[in-house]
Amino acid sequence: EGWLSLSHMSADISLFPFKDWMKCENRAIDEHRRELAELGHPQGPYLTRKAISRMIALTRGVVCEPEQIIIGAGTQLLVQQLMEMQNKKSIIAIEDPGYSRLYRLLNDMGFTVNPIELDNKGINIKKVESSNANFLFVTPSHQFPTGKIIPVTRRIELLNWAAGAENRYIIEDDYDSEFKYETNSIPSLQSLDRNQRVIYTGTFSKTLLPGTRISYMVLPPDLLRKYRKHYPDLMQYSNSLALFALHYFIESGAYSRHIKRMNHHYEVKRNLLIEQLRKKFNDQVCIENIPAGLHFIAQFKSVKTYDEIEACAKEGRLELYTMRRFMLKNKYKENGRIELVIGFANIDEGEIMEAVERLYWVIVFD
Ligand SMILES: Cc1ncc(COP(=O)(O)O)c(CN[C@H](CF)CCC(=O)O)c1O
Repeated sequence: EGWLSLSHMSADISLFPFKDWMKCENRAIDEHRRELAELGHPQGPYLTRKAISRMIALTRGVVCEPEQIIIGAGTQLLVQQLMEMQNKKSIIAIEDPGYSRLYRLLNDMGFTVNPIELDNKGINIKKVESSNANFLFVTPSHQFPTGKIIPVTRRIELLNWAAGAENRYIIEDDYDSEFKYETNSIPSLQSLDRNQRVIYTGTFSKTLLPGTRISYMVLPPDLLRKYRKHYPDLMQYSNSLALFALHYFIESGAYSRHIKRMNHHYEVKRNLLIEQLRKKFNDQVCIENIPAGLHFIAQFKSVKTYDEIEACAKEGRLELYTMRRFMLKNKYKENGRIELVIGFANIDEGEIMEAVERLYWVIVFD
């Protein structure tokens, strides 16, 4: 039969309110004809930046003016613009396991990038200090990929680190923070920052359509001045019709209704998948139940190597990613256990049983 997917890399668009979105696009065409004929503001339309700044103030406690928001066609592009204007001798600390695409991007830009291991509270602050880094990339609300939620105590330590010397910044990647089951989100790191050292980034890749490519970055005032000086003729690469439509989509309340609906939809699939995995694997599986995001980590007892698991998954037509994808420097030994990143956005409720059956075959049989 066909492939099944436990990939963490997609969003479930089966419930996306396309009619509402089309209405917003039509409104954008009616009310912003002149702007659509021009290149527009390099940071993105003011109205859209205002809608985003009001939304993240409400949902994440982020304190900013629309002027501080830079809209971009993807988090990578925004990070590239931010780091392009930094001293090449800057030293970067990044979570390990962590966002390997970002690790590669920063390395390719020529920076010294130090992968920093995690402890039970998230990134190890002692190792950050000893790494002599001046840029720290973290995913505090739902560490990518382990899912750890960095407690307030550790957040304070990170902010104290940033305030501890000149030209230190924390890039807070608040990816998939919209999806929290049972608990509410802890406010952002940026909301606790009193020294303008936190650069906040967010994305609509998981909450709209991944293909829309709309992400944003909130710069502290001094970096905003530097950004405007460094990029006098930068252009906005995101599609301005989509950006105007997004403004109406947020302002009309359609966006927050969609997030609520998706939280419930994802929670149902997540709970069913965890229940089926525990039933099928019993004490062969260990799932740290962090009620957030669009994937979770499951640890399986297995004599197989990551190579064998990945090969068996392909053979079993099961799209699946292992923790090896995110190990930057700390290459974990399998030692009889392997960790999988189990996504539930790309699997229908009715396919979950079959996916667990295939996974059992991948992990247990050789
Ligand atoms: C940690 C993290 N911060 C941001 C994004 C959003 O990036 P963008 O859509 O460009 O705004 C992702 C998205 N990650 C991708 C899809 F899940 C790929 C994962 C993989 O490479 O394993 C991410 O993991």
